[in-house]
Amino acid sequence: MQPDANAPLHRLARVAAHLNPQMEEGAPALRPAACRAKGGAPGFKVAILGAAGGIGQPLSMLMKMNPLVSVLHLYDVVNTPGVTADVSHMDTGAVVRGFLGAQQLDAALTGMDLVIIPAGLPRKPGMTRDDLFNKNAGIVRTLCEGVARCCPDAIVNLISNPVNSTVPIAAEVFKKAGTYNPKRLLGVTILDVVRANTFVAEVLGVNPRDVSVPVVGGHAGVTILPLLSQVTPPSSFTQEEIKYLTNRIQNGGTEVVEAKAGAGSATLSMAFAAAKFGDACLRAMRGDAGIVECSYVASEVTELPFFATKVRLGRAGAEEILPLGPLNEFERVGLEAAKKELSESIQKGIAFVNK
Ligand SMILES: NC(=O)C1=CN([C@@H]2O[C@H](COP(=O)(O)OP(=O)(O)OC[C@H]3O[C@@H](n4cnc5c(N)ncnc54)[C@H](O)[C@@H]3O)[C@@H](O)[C@H]2O)C=CC1
Ligand SMILES: O=C([O-])CC(=O)C(=O)O
Repeated sequence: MQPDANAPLHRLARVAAHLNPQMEEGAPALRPAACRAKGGAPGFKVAILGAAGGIGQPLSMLMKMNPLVSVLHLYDVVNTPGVTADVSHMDTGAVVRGFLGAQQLDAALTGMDLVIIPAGLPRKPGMTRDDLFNKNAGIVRTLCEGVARCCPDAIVNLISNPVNSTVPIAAEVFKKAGTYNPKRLLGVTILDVVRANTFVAEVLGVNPRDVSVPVVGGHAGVTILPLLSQVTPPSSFTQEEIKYLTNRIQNGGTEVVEAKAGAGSATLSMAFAAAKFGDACLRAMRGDAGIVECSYVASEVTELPFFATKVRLGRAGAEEILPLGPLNEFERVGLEAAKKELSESIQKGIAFVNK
């Protein structure tokens, strides 16, 4: 006789199996995916690597709220059981599963459509993003090797700093594994856009939701180049305003690092920005048209192999890299300074994987 699928004890066993994947062994019929009303909803499978961190925790919450997410895998080397239990109680559709430590990385990544990576050390006052290279380069390499092994077709949103170097690192890892598709590797620079929209709106006295500022180049100091001549709605600024806004946007990260005084860097605004970017990727993957965001990607817009500009997102990732558009003299000077620093950061990333 078949077991009664509606028997209360059987249902509880299935819920327990969902909470504790160890139970799956020897009890294949009780897999989490078989849970009633769990995992069956249409949507995308998303993994967050570094999910227990300052960015990872609020980002996990925001992705659990996203109706396009059906399965959410939370991976970290510490504390994922607690974060997973906590986030999993939110009454939204996504099934949440936690994965702890290197031996569970492959399980965390298998079958994922989108992998968001905020793993790695944050800055303390007095540090540059490049000072994080020695620790974070290895972390990003290991995680991207996992992506190449377990979900080579996933779109990757890379947050870990220094982004100007970690994206080239990821590209080299994927090239070595034979899985590299430049459209699927997106460096997350949207926080610069989020800040630029906020600071420009303050100066203009309008709602930041109504402002859009393209920010190009990269994600560190002078490589962050806001194009104030291309703000929408079209707006004019005095020379003094341009200098103030450019400086504030370029140093937005440092402003937070100093205000946090040793307790880390931007986490909440970054989680907000990453959730916005992740949602844009998911909508594009669903087939929505006309989705354009700034991102640091493989690019032919300049002579550098990577550069952040507006990109049109589609089912395959960054389907079109949009041109810089007309720059004024101030922006042309800024572009040269950005390219000089970016070139060194890119070379450093490539050399790290090939040494
Ligand atoms: N792209 C951007 O705009 C921004 C990037 N960041 C960068 O994001 C990164 C994370 O920042 P926070 O969350 O504030 O740091 P955090 O230290 O609070 O969290 C980092 C998390 O990564 C985890 N982790 C370390 N090694 C790992 C590994 N091998 N595998 C998986 N997880 C690992 C840690 O256990 C920790 O939970 C930093 O590198 C930071 O500079 C921060 C803000 C903005
Ligand atoms: O400034 C940092 O170190 C973190 C970061 O990238 C940002 O907030 O833009």
